[in-house]
Amino acid sequence: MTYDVQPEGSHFVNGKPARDAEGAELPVIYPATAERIALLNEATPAVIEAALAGAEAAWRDWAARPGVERGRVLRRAADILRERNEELSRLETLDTGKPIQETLVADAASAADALEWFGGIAAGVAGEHVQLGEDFGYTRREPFGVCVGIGAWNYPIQIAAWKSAPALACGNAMVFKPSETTPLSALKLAEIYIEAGLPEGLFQVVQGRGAVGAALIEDDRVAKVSLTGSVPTGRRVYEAAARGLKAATMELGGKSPMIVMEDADLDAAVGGAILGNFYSSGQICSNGTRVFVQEDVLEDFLARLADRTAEARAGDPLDPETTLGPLVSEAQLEKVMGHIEAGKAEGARLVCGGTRIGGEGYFVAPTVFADVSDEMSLAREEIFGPVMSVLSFKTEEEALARANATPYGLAAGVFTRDISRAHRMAARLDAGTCWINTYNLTPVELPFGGVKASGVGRENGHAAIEFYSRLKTVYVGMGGVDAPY
Ligand SMILES: NC(=O)C1=CN([C@@H]2O[C@H](COP(=O)(O)OP(=O)(O)OC[C@H]3O[C@@H](n4cnc5c(N)ncnc54)[C@H](O)[C@@H]3O)[C@@H](O)[C@H]2O)C=CC1
Repeated sequence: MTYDVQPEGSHFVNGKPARDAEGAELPVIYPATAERIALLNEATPAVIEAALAGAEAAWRDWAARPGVERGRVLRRAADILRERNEELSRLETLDTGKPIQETLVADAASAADALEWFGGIAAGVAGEHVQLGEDFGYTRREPFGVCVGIGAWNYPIQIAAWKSAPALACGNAMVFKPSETTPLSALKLAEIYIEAGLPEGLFQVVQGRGAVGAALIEDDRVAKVSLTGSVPTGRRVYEAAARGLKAATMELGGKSPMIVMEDADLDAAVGGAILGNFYSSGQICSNGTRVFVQEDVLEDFLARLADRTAEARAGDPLDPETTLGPLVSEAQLEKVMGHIEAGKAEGARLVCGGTRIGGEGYFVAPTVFADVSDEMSLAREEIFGPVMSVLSFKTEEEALARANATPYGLAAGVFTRDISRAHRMAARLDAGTCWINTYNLTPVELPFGGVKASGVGRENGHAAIEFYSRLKTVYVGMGGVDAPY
């Protein structure tokens, strides 16, 4: 079968596709069938140089334009993303394996939201005025200049947009390196920006594995780096940024807790657990993979969960009825199956799933383990697959202590009908985001990011502006200068 997704060039530099056949090969595999659907090349030093030089040359003029003008370009690009949502969703499905039912609502559509929202606030990016007697001071929010964005494979176009939209709104240029596993949709976003009127050089896409990302960060022209990826990569990238004293935003992994109190609406809690573990085949950083259920409702919760999970429909991700796609790659499949085998060997109770399904594709059945203890690898390691661990607890205090006993702190959830308890618990959970009676909703209006090992900085919301701009203080003297001699 031909999928017709081979791009004209592997990269997108200075307003057009760029080819570079010298770079190492980057095959693109459709995870549902294991077929190769495109072949790209990694960026060579010449491509990296062209991308950085083009970005450096472009940002000052862009930054000098009124915010309202920058915002207009972003909002036009948002409209084009929406007009082309079907085509972009199909591409994202082929690149990631995620069901089209998901990509139609959560990928290019979320990217469009980010462009629209940051387009809307671009004109409002401003400093403050401070009166100092006769004198006064003011602050200016200025762009960094050249920013680097590095993406993960789970939400390729969404990540590219969540990083580039605030960067561009603030007057920066961005050089973006998608994950080597999912390189295609960022190229489309680059095309769309140009179509919307973005001057060339302001959103550059270069492909490659980790070494290409590392080369970008090391360059003196780069003032800021934003990564979405795993914690080990985050440490490396943050270290490299620190060596150059560059600003950094790190969106990393998690092992987030979801706490179900006995007074919760159990069907809503089961729905939250399904969304927070099996959507995107579990490949979401904020997933609530440690589901703590209060003892008295545990078996009821598990029974309802098993019934609902049996309704998952694995299959052709391009079929609108499919609700469960494959994992992104063979390597991820092997990693997830290794975690499942470890869970079985450690004595957790397998409630459902636990096996591969389908033919050549990288499908894993939605898997629920019960009787998981805090020490098991299932409860400690980020699996990034459709594997839910259910743990039981007796008291609110115990649940909070165990939920927080992790090096991570990306997200957390509480299901309860007691309004005071909900807010009390949300206040005590060590997490960047807490959901009450829902899970994994990440609208662009709200800041998103982690604490502890899950990250540094925030994406989305007004908060993101602080992470894509720097403050300049201007002091204005209104009288003479009083010097000692
Ligand atoms: N928190 C999140 O949003 C995500 C977390 N992950 C976690 O990461 C694991 C591995 O997935 P990957 O996509 O391979 O994540 P990764 O962390 O290995 O890679 C993320 C990005 O960083 C780049 N990179 C790797 N080393 C680099 C370096 N030294 N300097 C600059 N850039 C570098 C990669 O090329 C990729 O674009 C998953 O199993 C999962 O646990 C994966 C995707 C998303």
